Parts: sequence; C-alpha cells; structure tokens
Amino acid sequence: MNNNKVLEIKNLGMTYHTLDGETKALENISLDIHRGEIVVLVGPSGCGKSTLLSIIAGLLKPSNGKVILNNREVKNPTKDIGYMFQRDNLFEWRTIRNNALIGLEIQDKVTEDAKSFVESLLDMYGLDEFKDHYPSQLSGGMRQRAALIRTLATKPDFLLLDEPFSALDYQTRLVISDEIGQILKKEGKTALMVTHDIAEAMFT
Ligand SMILES: Nc1ncnc2c1ncn2[C@@H]1O[C@H](COP(=O)(O)OP(=O)(O)OP(=O)(O)O)[C@@H](O)[C@H]1O
Repeated sequence: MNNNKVLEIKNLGMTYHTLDGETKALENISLDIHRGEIVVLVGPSGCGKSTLLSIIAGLLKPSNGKVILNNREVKNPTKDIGYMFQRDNLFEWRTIRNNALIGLEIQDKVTEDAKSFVESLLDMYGLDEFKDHYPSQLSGGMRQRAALIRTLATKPDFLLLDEPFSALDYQTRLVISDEIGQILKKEGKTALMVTHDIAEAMFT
C-alpha cells in the first residue's frame, strides 16, 4: 500500500469554460508528496496555482484526474488539510492564544491536551510573552508564526501554503520563511507551498 504517500495528484486537468471560450488552466499534472516532505511549486501569475490549490482543497472539481489524500479521493473540503494564506486572517479582537485556539474551537476539539499543545507551540516558537497580546501588537513575521501555530493546533495531516509570506517586507520574508520551514520540519509536517516568488521558495 501507499502508506508513505500523503497526497497523490493524478493526471489533473482543469479547463474553464466561459462565454469568451475555454481556458486550459491545468493539464496532466501528476505529483506524489510523501510523509515529511515539503514541496514548493513556483510559477508566474496565471499559471494555475490557485486552481491547483482549490482542487486539492476540495473546493473545485477538476475536469480530469483526481486528488487522493491518505488513500481517499478528495471531493469536498476536509479538516485533514490545514491552510496558511497570504494574509494571516488573525482576528484582531482575540488574543494570540485565543487566535491559536480558534481552529480547535471550530472543530469542537478544545481538550486540556489540545490546549497544552497550543501553549507549548507558542512557547517553543517565540510567542510565549505574547500570548495575551492582540495581533496588532505583533510584527508581521510574528503574526505569520501565530497563524502557523493556529494551523498546527488541529494537527492536520497535510498543509497547503498559498504564498504565505508575500504580504511581508523583503527582510522579514527571508527570516520568517526560514523560520516557518524549520517549524514545519521540526513538527514533521507534510506540506505543499505555491508561490510566484523564487526567494520565498528557498525556505526548504
Ligand atoms: N473562474 C475562472 N473562470 C475562467 N477562467 C479562470 C477562472 N479562474 C482562473 N481562470 C484562468 O485560469 C488560468 C489560471 O488561473 P489561476 O488563478 O489558477 O492562476 P494563478 O497561478 O493562481 O495566478 P495568480 O497568482 O495571479 O492568482 C488563468 O488564465 C485564469 O485567467
């Protein structure tokens, strides 16, 4: 069996049909991602990155092919996939701790164990003194770290990162992309990141 494969993308194709005609956004994409791998796809604007992510996330049905996560075809959004986006989407009225807990709250999984896991992530990744602060009191890089901890809190099997650093200034981007790469490796996560920025892609 494919125990080591977390994500399989098989012959994926996507053609959009509009009144103006057809746009082939993806053609015959195949890719396997194994446990513990961090794969980065780099491509210019318009090459189909958002289309690919939407299909993997189960938000868009492909014209051809399929996506398999842990031996099960993805047809709808699943909580086994965690996301990190360009914008951190932290809630400004919640403290960093409460932002980090929100995914667990939504999934109704706020146990004592889960809470202490979140505390340990915040401690380990440099936010121990900021747990009771609000997002506006943190730098852009720290906010992205908080967003990653929120994503890790629910222990998703697979992470999708959509240009997660592009809202940050150049210097911060270099530092935080390295940090996020280290965190993902340390936590043994499997991830796919898409970006148009080759510097962002160097983080692994
Ligand atoms: N809903 C849609 N209807 C029609 N065409 C679309 C639609 N979404 C995307 N496309 C087209 O498909 C192609 C790939 O778009 P996509 O958004 O996936 O690329 P991208 O690499 O994510 O670009 P960007 O970085 O600018 O978001 C483009 O030519 C785009 O115009």
